[in-house]
Amino acid sequence: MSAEASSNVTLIGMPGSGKSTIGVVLAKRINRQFIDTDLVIQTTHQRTLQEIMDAEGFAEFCKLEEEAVLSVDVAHHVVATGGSVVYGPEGMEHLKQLGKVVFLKTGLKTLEERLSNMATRGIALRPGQTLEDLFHERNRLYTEYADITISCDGLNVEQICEQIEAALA
Ligand SMILES: Nc1ncnc2c1ncn2[C@@H]1O[C@H](COP(=O)(O)OP(=O)(O)OP(=O)(O)O)[C@@H](O)[C@H]1O
Ligand SMILES: O=C(O)C1=C[C@@H](O)[C@@H](O)[C@H](O)C1
Ligand SMILES: [Mg+2]
Repeated sequence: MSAEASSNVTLIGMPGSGKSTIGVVLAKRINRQFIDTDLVIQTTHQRTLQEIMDAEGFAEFCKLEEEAVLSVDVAHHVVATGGSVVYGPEGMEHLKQLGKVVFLKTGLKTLEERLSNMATRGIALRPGQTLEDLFHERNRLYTEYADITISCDGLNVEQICEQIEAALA
């Protein structure tokens, strides 16, 4: 990995774990640009994530997400991803080539409190899958891909940024 490429920091984690919120604050704190792959998907397809999910379904959404991730070619960025990004192995390999991958590990209770809008948030749930099922399935994948894991429960945005910065130093 070149020094240039390794300057990126990619945030992964469950929906509602704070990737977008923390990403933009972290970028400002460590003087990087910020990119959110959810917004790359939306602007590329000129539809909201929920519209894509409703019209195309889970498998196609994951394919479009992986394509969007593979199109990201940046240096000196903080990259916030969608929670489902870990279903795309090639996309994840690409992100790992681009820099450090940080898992924002958040407990189920915290996520349940934050995700009041499950039905409209465009979460990639298979039919019949609950948030708890998703939590267990995804946590294995996030852990597998993470270079750094931050336990976020009970911490505010600034404290999480401090922990990420310390782990990157
Ligand atoms: N450390 C925190 N403490 C309290 N609230 C937080 C924290 N981090 C994020 N939040 C809140 O949780 C909600 C979800 O955050 P955010 O949208 O950044 O999650 P996300 O990981 O980007 O989710 P998605 O995968 O759906 O894009 C927001 O309302 C945000 O303000
Ligand atoms: O965790 C998920 O399943 C998702 C989270 C969002 O950020 C989007 O990437 C998309 O709506 C799927
Ligand atoms: Mg987000």
